Amino acid sequence: MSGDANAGAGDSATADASRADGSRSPPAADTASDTADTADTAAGATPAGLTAREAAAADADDSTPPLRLANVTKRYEGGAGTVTALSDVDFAVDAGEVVAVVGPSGSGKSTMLNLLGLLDDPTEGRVELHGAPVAGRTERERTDVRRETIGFVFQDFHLIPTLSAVENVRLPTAFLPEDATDRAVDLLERVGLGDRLDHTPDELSGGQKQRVAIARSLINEPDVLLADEPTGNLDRDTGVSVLEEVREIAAGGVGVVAVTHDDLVTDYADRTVELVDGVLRDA
Ligand SMILES: Nc1ncnc2c1ncn2[C@@H]1O[C@H](COP(=O)(O)OP(=O)(O)OP(=O)(O)O)[C@@H](O)[C@H]1O
Repeated sequence: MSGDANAGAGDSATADASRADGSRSPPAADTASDTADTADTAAGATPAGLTAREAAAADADDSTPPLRLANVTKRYEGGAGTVTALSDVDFAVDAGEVVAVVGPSGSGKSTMLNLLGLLDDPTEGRVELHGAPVAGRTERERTDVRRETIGFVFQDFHLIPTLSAVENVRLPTAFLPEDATDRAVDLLERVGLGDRLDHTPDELSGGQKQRVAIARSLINEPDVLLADEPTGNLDRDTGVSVLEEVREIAAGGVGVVAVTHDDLVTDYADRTVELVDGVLRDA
């Protein structure tokens, strides 16, 4: 998975980093929304429809999950034929819960994260944000709502090597008029890195890098954190401390979805779901 949805300026930087380092790489993001945009406009929605959706979301019952895949099927059409990567997946993450997603290679985990991250569209079914469908939003609206709603954490951290910890954390706010330096410092202090503010990634340990990445993922106060193998590059003790941080974030009301092969993550999760050949089931 890639495409740092936390970021404005960071979007392209981290997406490029993802592709360059060979980690999960999604299909082209946001390209499939055009058809849906047209359909939505035909149904009477305009760009102002976003406000209507957001109003609907605000009115939604508190129990409405922040992010849901509603009976989602995802098929890829390629030269080698059609691959059904996800088959009728119904999944929601609630505010404050940590969900681990496990499954063998090729079972659809990246595809699921890409859909949850609004980086791709389902072939059938709906992605819902606070109960409102994502389909129909323009690319710009989708980028905005992604930045405001979803934080991303990656196995390879996806930090910009030339930037300090503070600069990396505030990067997703680079396009905003206000200076987020104070918030970035607060977040770094919260994850125990108050004494590493000016360190660049190569001056940090793996666990510290992941903490910087977690701080960055929180800079826009997301409702949901999507983590792709968050402990994949960490030793066990460091993984434990990062997961304790993740649990604290969830305790603050953030829903967390972590794709993982690591039993440690499943130990820290409230529940674990398993993908097998694109079919989701409780593990
Ligand atoms: N862009 C694409 N075009 C065609 N097929 C694809 C595409 N992306 C993924 N697939 C196929 O969809 C299926 C699910 O892939 P996905 O990357 O979601 O699995 P995964 O569980 O994340 O695997 P891994 O753990 O190895 O990263 C696989 O069969 C894969 O080959």
